[in-house]
Amino acid sequence: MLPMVVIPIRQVRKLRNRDVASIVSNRVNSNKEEQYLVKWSSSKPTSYPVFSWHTSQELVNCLELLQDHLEAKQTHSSRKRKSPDSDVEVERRASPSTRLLPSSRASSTSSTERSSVSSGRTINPEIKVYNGVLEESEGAIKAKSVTRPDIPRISVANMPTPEMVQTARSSSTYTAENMIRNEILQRLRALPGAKIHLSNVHDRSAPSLRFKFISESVLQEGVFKADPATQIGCQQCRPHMGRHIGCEYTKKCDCLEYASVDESRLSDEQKKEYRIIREQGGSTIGLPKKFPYYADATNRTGCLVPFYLKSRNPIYECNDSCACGAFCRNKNVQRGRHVELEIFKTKKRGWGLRAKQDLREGEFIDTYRGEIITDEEATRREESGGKAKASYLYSLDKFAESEGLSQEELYVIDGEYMGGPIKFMNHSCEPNCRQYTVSYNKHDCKVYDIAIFACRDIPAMEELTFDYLDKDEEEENEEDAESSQPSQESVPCLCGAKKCRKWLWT
Ligand SMILES: C[S@@+](CC[C@H](N)C(=O)[O-])C[C@H]1O[C@@H](n2cnc3c(N)ncnc32)[C@H](O)[C@@H]1O
Repeated sequence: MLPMVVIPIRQVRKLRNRDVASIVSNRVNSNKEEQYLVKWSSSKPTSYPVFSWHTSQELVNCLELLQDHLEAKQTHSSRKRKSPDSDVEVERRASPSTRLLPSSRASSTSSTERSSVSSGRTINPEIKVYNGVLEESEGAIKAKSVTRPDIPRISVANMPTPEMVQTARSSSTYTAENMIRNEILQRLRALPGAKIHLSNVHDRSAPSLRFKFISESVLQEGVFKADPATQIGCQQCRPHMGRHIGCEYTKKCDCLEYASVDESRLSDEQKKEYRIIREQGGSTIGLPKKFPYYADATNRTGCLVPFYLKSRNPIYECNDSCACGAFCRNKNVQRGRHVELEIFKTKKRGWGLRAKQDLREGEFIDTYRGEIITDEEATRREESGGKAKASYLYSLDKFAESEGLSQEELYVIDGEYMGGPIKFMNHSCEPNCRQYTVSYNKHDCKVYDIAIFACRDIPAMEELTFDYLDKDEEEENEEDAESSQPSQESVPCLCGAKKCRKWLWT
């Protein structure tokens, strides 16, 4: 028997994310390795932050900070480069790294650094810039600020030096970009439902790692769903009600109580009854309803029927407490996404979304997910984020008027930091998709889903868009001409539609 040979493997030392304040520069060393200049978090406010160079592999736990650095570098160089598009630049969320610009705190400058800056020489990329002691423990690198005379002290105020900025500009960041992209791909693979692809033919950037992909919206502080006991579901329906089409037997279905009445199927007697209900209130159970989805075996099975496609009426789906069974055709959006999507970089509007397959008119694509927050919290976030923030906030106000809910009582979905692929859908003034209210509990008028459906047949790879404002004709007409004048904060609309309204918001 051969003796067992143990080959020692030197583990790549990794920096712990919590120890790193920011990444301030990059270079390629003589071994052709990408290196990044790390500013360490100081444990005491009075101590100097330690700066040291590290390979991209050592920064595998700090990919968000790496991405901040690459974005800041990109923003900086695109600001310098005048392009014909620059007057219509899409606004960018300030990356946290912009807050980590060199501090004005004075400190003594290391002699090596000082001489290289003042002489105007290009900095030697091999120079070991660190002003503290690096230690290794449990596979992680740690840094300590020390004031020993043999440790070079570098100026905090001058980091990164102009030479470093210059070197960084011409140095490859390929490995770091690949690591970031792979991390995003891994996160996309972990999502339930059909595959989500990523494509970027314009540059090497990836969507923000600070964005968390979620498969269910997250209820934040002060947000409550209606008591689950109110989600009774339909009790009179059965999985097989003669025609084997479940709750399409719409007269009996309790879930469809508040769904649109199908006036074309009302007898004269029912028309009278319905008129009274509309004037005085009352239950419409027993009256036929508009079933939302094609339920027959056509090639449109599961797609929204024209009545809903042309209206903004809410859709009421059956739920887990219903007696209609698991295969009821009135359970569609809740079953989740089945469409293969691709997040792709557009030329001028950041990331966008498209389907890898042809979509049929009325086909469900996905829901708009995010953090569900109170109106007060949404106002606070909007005020700190400006008008651009508005693109991620979706007010759950569908039932505000009918239920007499005040603005303060409403909830809002914030899709900026958490959500699904719909977060990447851009606006168009002539969209190919539309957003719909989908409720699984007719008694909950504050928490429901916003589902995106194709509003016409869409060929594979055409960008998917919806109208962020989705005003009906009446609201369009009511709009005060004054209020639609663009302000300094207005975002120009780049949808390119013939009937473009020119601004996302005014
Ligand atoms: C919900 S996000 C859509 C995804 C976004 N493109 C991204 O890269 O994350 C909304 C933001 O996208 C950009 N956007 C969407 N539609 C646009 C349009 N028609 N014209 C210009 N910018 C648009 C704006 O920056 C807007 O604030």
